[in-house]
Amino acid sequence: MPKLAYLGPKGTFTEEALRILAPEAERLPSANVGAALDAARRGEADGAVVPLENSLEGAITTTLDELAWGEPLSITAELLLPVEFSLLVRPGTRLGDIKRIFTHPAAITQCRNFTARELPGAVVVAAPSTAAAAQEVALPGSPYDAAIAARIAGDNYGLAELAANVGDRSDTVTRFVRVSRPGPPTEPTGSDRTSLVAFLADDHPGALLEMLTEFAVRGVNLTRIESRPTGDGIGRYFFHFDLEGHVADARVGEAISGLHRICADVRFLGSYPRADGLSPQIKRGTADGDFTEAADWLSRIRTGPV
Ligand SMILES: O=C(O)C(=O)Cc1ccccc1
Repeated sequence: MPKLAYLGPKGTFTEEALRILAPEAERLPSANVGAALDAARRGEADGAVVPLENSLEGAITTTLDELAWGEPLSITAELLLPVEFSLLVRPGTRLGDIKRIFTHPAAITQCRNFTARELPGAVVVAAPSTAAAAQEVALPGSPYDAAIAARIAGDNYGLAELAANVGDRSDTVTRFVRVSRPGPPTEPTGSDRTSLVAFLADDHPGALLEMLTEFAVRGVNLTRIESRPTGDGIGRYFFHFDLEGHVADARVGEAISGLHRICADVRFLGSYPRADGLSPQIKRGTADGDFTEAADWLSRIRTGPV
């Protein structure tokens, strides 16, 4: 039975994602995303499940940075999970009593309309996770009056649900990934995604366009691009790419080796089945057979007629 670390404690959305991704796994709650990934890196767990992005506010930047800089880990699976936020309080608390709300930053941004409309005077403070916030609010004498978390977190920690569905949009989806220590990529399924991080060799006009060209000319469609600061000063960035296809596909392999030639460094984060089950559209001349045929043709003209 694999043991998987996750952003805990019990009752986070990440735990819900883990239960779906690996129902049989033993669950190891961690205090934050970095700790969950470190547990996987150190071998205390066989892998980890962490949130990566959501459809309303975009990336969970801690996860992006951890995957880019820490000891390498590979993404082996993804899950898209609709999340529903509840306003949770100690039994007896009324809306008018709420001065301080505690929740995860991703929930702060996704519940902004509700808090501004219903609790305009309240301060919203960032918690390590939604369930950590619920756990804290449940403590007698907690400085916080309410948590925004999953209803199940309220059940776990003995809080009452004062309002349900407090998210600004009801159709928000969060993308979670399962990671493990690097190994061979998962088998291609025909509906795969590849993730990688690229560091520029030097800053010059068109540097980003040159990277994108490697994908464009091979018919590789990107599904996400994110720039993150390198930390070396204003204007210094590296890039996260998610793309359609598997590293075993010729067009993906060629594109990322092209990137490797022009970048200071490329970190391959994995090829894994897409949660939405979509397959890439193969543009004319970019199927595996087209690459093989072109390579054969080239070797024939290099050898000359025999
Ligand atoms: O804090 C949690 O419960 C998480 O799993 C992170 C998160 C927070 C808000 C929306 C989706 C995931």
